[in-house]
Amino acid sequence: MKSRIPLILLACGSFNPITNMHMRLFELARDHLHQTGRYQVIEGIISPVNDGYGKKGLVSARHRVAMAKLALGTSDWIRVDPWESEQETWIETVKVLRHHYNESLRLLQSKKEFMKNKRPIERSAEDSLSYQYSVLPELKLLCGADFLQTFKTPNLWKEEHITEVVEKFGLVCVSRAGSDPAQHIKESELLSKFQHNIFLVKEWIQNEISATQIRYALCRGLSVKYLIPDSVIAYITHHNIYTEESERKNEGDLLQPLKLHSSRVNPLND
Ligand SMILES: O=P(O)(O)OP(=O)(O)OP(=O)(O)OC[C@H]1O[C@@H](n2cnc3c(O)ncnc32)[C@H](O)[C@@H]1O
Ligand SMILES: NC(=O)c1ccc[n+]([C@@H]2O[C@H](COP(=O)(O)O)[C@@H](O)[C@H]2O)c1
Ligand SMILES: [Mg+2]
Repeated sequence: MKSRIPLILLACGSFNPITNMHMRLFELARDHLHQTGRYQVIEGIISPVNDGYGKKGLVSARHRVAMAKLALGTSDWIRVDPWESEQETWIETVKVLRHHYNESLRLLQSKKEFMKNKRPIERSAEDSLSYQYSVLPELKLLCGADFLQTFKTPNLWKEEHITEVVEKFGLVCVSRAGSDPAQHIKESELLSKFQHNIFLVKEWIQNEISATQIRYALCRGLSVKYLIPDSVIAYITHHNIYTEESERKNEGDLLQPLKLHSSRVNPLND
């Protein structure tokens, strides 16, 4: 275990609402990465997208973050991080990765400072116990196969951002009905070039849980029990979050992909 590379998994998306499958993505990815024998997954982060993303039916990030927090109450390694949702506007995914990478750098630095101030005997005991916390972890973007497919949507992603994602960080992509990530990689020169940094994870117990279908069921008063956690169902009922009205939010925003890149003043550098 000592020489394994510590790794943080970051998933970006709407999480509108968080589903059991979102959390399963992390469990599947962690098993897969551990099976490579090279990595030790130390943390999972869910980053709900900013309200400015403007997707149809996207309810307020305040609710999406609260639901994710409730759902993750049963996990001892995955957490929700509101940073992305708290920015002034929608920001590109690579900037979210950069932020979390810098955060892990900062954390490592402060741990090193802390260790420096300890007595040598304490230091050596803690060092051997927590090797994985004393080197800089890698950060990889965790997604479903449909997410990978969006790379080829015109005007949605900048090529240099895709390059940075697969070259500097890396991708862990879980299979999803209707998408063929291996084929998609084969067809893309860029993705093929960095194939060594793209991990394809197969979900053998196939299911088609989708947040959109969950919202539709909720709007029709149908049960979603066992698809999302009970705590999240209780929150949705209490706040009456998913209604026909919430589904109409951002309706008609057909140019959303183009809008993301054309009309925004982005506070962060490219
Ligand atoms: O219908 P929408 O609102 O798009 O919701 P969704 O279920 O696709 O959920 P998100 O867009 O919030 O997804 C966040 C990430 O989780 C992945 N994901 C969600 N459900 C999945 C499933 O059933 N199998 C594999 N990946 C999934 C998806 O590809 C994204 O990378
Ligand atoms: N250029 C980009 O960085 C870019 C473009 C489109 C979507 N995304 C991200 O992908 C995720 C997509 O989420 P949905 O599947 O819920 O639409 C969101 O986190 C969004 O911010 C990033
Ligand atoms: Mg989706």
